Amino acid sequence: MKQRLTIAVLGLGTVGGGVPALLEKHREKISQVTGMEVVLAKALVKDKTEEKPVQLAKEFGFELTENFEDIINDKEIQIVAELIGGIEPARTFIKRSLESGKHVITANKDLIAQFGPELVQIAKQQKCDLYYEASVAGGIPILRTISNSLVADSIEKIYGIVNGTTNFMLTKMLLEKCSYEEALSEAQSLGFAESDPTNDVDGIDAAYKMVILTQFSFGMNISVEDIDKVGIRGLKAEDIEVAQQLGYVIKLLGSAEMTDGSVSAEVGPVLVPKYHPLASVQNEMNGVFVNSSGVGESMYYGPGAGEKPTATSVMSDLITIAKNIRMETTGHQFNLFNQETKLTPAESIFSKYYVAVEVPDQQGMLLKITRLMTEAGVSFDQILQQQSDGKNARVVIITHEISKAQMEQVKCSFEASEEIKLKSSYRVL
Ligand SMILES: NC(=O)C1=CN([C@@H]2O[C@H](COP(=O)(O)OP(=O)(O)OC[C@H]3O[C@@H](n4cnc5c(N)ncnc54)[C@H](OP(=O)(O)O)[C@@H]3O)[C@@H](O)[C@H]2O)C=CC1
Ligand SMILES: N[C@@H](CC=O)C(=O)O
Ligand code: NA
Repeated sequence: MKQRLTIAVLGLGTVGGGVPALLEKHREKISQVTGMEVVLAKALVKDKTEEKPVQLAKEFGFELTENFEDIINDKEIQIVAELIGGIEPARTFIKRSLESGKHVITANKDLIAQFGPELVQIAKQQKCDLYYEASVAGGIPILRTISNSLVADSIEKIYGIVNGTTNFMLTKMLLEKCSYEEALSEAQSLGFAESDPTNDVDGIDAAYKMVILTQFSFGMNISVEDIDKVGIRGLKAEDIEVAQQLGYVIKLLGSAEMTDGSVSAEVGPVLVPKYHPLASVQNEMNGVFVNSSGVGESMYYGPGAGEKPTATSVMSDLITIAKNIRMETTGHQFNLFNQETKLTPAESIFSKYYVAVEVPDQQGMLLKITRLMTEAGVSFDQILQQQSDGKNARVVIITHEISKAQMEQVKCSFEASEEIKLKSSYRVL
């Protein structure tokens, strides 16, 4: 008879609700691979009379509880999968699970990005496993790839589409001409968005993921405050259109880059050339692009959100822990790469930029724009006077590669100018 491995799930929402069916469907394969019979014994829910939990519990034969103590006090439960989301009570539940010697799986990027080191420390002390593959890029096994396959490589830059909701929205808005509200509401009903979608649309969810990717790629612990983040709320239809005319697609990208031993990370709308593989990543799909000295360029593509893909990632953590339990090798951190954290100054972060300004439709305005940009040492790659309503003209510029500090100087001088109004500025890939 095979050893029994008993688990519990906290939360039966989009992700948690997908776990019981996967466990059932792949029972035989999981048993062969892990040498164990994995059994879901209990699920913590807010209301155990609700239709979804009742139906799942009946179909897959597990117990429902509204009391976390029922899980923590159950000595048979060896693994707890936290799929509630947010900081509290998820943080307390994970801490208490680890402190009582239970291994933990979570999909919670908010928590790992902000309290990861604290939780990892407790897991280490307790010789417990703590895995969180689903926290970054949903169904793409990106964390496992970096922490296993790319160890003997040196990542220089990691960037891409790491939020499914906003990519879904941008796709719907561009291709189906949906409104922002319609696109968001559809992403919510499909289970892609966070329970409060502010984090999705304001780039905060992507920033959490970049904190985690920075830990895995560069061994550095940056905080979410170190990341400049801009979401898609302020994105204007005219920017999307003019970007198209210039040969670009606007995508919400997260990026982290190593420059001379220090790291910089950003989240924001970026003009991606139409020929770049990231430009064709549509809907809730994610794409993570890695530049590294060994492999060179590689891209990891797949669904970034949704029940089945994300629950499959949770299951991959479960299989890893089951194998570790059998081999008695639990207690090793998911990411063991660690080096001193240094942040790159704005003077050393380089990019091309898209800048859109509005000026009175008068002679000499282009000259004024040019003068202010030249003062900051900025030269143009492309310039386009896009439209005029008789009174005002819209001028769009793509700069040559400049530093973030130079871009800040240009923004300040435009702000100080009475005639030039800065409308948008985005990085160009
Ligand atoms: N959805 C996705 O595609 C992805 C999600 N994630 C992450 O996975 C986690 C779960 O997300 P998701 O499934 O979408 O979220 P949902 O909101 O769909 O699910 C969370 C569930 O937890 C329940 N819950 C809340 N508080 C408690 C509590 N105190 N005790 C028991 N249950 C509770 C909620 O109940 P109620 O609804 O009644 O509040 C809900 O059923 C989050 O960390 C999210 O960031 C990661 C990758 C992709
Ligand atoms: N809300 C998130 C879910 C996955 O992390 C997203 O849309 O990417
Ligand atoms: Na993942």
